[in-house]
Amino acid sequence: MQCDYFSDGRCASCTLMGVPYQRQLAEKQRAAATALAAAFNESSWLEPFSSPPSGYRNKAKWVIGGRPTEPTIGILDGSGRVTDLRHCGICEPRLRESFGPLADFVGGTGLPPYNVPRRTGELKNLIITVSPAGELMVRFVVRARADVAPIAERLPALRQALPQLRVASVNIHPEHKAVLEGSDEVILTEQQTLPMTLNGITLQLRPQGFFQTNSAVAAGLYRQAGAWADELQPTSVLDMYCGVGGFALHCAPRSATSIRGVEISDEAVAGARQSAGDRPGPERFTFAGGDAAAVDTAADLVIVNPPRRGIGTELAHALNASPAAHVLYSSCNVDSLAKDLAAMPALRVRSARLFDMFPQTRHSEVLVLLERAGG
Ligand SMILES: C[S@@+](CC[C@H](N)C(=O)[O-])C[C@H]1O[C@@H](n2cnc3c(N)ncnc32)[C@H](O)[C@@H]1O
Repeated sequence: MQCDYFSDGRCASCTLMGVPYQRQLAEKQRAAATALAAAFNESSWLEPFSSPPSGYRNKAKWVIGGRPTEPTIGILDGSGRVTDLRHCGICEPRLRESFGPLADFVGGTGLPPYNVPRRTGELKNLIITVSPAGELMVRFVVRARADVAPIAERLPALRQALPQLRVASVNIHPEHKAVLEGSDEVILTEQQTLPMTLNGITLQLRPQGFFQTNSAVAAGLYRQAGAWADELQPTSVLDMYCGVGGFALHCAPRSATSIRGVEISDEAVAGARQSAGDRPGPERFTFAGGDAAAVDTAADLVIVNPPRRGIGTELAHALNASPAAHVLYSSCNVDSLAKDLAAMPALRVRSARLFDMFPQTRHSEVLVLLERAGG
């Protein structure tokens, strides 16, 4: 893949830009195998799951900058100015097509973009997600509640410019902080969720819920987990860090009479509950808000998919001592995965697979099937 933003030095986010895709994949596989060599050997690895090398991202998180009538949307440079990236080639084409109309819309609100070095202005970020069906969720991050009205008033114009718009919201984030968004969200549309259908299963994404960045690879990841669950035939499943329920809803063989999900974000829990309503035997599913570290881990099959920091020693020790016959660990950071596996000596790796969730970067997702030693 070739990228002018990268070649001109305007964006350095895709650190592997220019490296042939098959070499990227082989290097990532080698790096993951090296980082996890102490936990298991080469023979446990399945073929890596590849991605389209470009046009794969379903979500963009842009900073808004520039002048009120001529906004830029992109990333901050070293001096606090925004480099416009509206033609970014790793974004899905239907996501990319929304960037121009959205920049025009932002310009029409009359709200000044937030100036990071000076800490002045109102419009901070634009967070856009495209579903596999091509529908959009658009979130405007602003500094103050007074900024909601100028956006809400122009919703008909936004719908006209983007007929595929399904959910629009405004996130109020008064603090000057590195995190992109605040906790207060005002939904402007009647529809509050973006249906993300993968493998025929619809996951209901709400504005503040997490979703895997690459829909095609997420579908492959969930299919692999579901295939292992079908093989294992658990009677109970526990999905920790469940988000909107992607793993739980794919790992629900008929043998399972109880499928529990736990997640810290209430918005994601609400989405997961809604998604479960459409699955066979919806009464088998329960999703609860809470900290994964504080949950009873008793289940035949436990799934963990934590943020980059991993599950940590406390939960690793609990899983190591739990009655779970199998654990599925999906990780976006092989270093924290290696540390967590070392803290669970009673569980040994049966199979592992790399999923190339983030082409053109060194990042990837690794799914590991663990079984209780001697089980
Ligand atoms: C990598 S995402 C995985 C989400 C989901 N499994 C999926 O496939 O979309 C990690 C999730 O963990 C949640 N989370 C973070 N800390 C948590 C905690 N201490 N307990 C439970 N969930 C947590 C986040 O809100 C996020 O939804």
